[in-house]
Amino acid sequence: MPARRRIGIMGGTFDPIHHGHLVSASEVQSRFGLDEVIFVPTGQPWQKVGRVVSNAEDRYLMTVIATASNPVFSVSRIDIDRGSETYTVDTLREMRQMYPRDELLFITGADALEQILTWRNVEELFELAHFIGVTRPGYDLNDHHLPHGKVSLVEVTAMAISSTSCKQRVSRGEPVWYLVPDGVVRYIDKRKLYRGDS
Ligand SMILES: Nc1ncnc2c1ncn2[C@@H]1O[C@H](COP(=O)(O)OP(=O)(O)OP(=O)(O)O)[C@@H](O)[C@H]1O
Ligand SMILES: O=C(O)c1ccc[n+]([C@@H]2O[C@H](COP(=O)([O-])O)[C@@H](O)[C@H]2O)c1
Repeated sequence: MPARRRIGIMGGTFDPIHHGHLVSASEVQSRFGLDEVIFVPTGQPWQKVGRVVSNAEDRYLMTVIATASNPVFSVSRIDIDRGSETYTVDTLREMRQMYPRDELLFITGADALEQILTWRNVEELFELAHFIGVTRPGYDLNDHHLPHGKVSLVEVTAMAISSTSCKQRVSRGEPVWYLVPDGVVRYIDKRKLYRGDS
């Protein structure tokens, strides 16, 4: 029987994916000895309603480009292909079916962890996966509000980067080199993304 694997899941809107996401995933992968980290771009992120979110295929392709060179990173389309609002409980139920014997660890930044009690079916989330909260500049990382033993907190190298700031820079004609992977800079340019954003 194959050994039980440890799989990290990094969910995000990735509009665009940036080095804050990649460094967090890489450091958690190393710290927890993960066999694989699966990036899962959201379909329709319901908590970002009212904000312009780029086409799912562009976000998916940027995530593929950004992760392609790392042999333990992969990208899943499950949230995009579900074709409805994205809830992590659905993501984790599907992952549990795909990997029935493996350990699942869901990686979130401090800002997302702060909001987790507002997520759909929050109690079930902690039954489906262990959660890893990572530090993020500007946010306080703590688990006071969360069930004991279900969450681990990890300090990662501080990367004061957000997708919002990347989009704003592109819209102002400023560079995003070294904030996002080179291939993502090229993709944003090729597809003329974010140019009209205010
Ligand atoms: N710089 C960062 N450091 C650590 N974690 C991060 C960082 N940026 C994003 N994350 C985490 O990555 C996940 C996906 O984030 P998301 O795709 O929404 O990017 P974002 O930069 O937060 O976007 P936005 O600016 O639109 O809010 C979330 O769990 C978020 O907390
Ligand atoms: O399940 C929910 O209700 C829920 C609400 C907000 C965010 N999430 C998940 O949190 C991850 C980061 O979300 P975001 O919006 O910061 O990109 C992503 O995987 C989302 O699907 C999940």
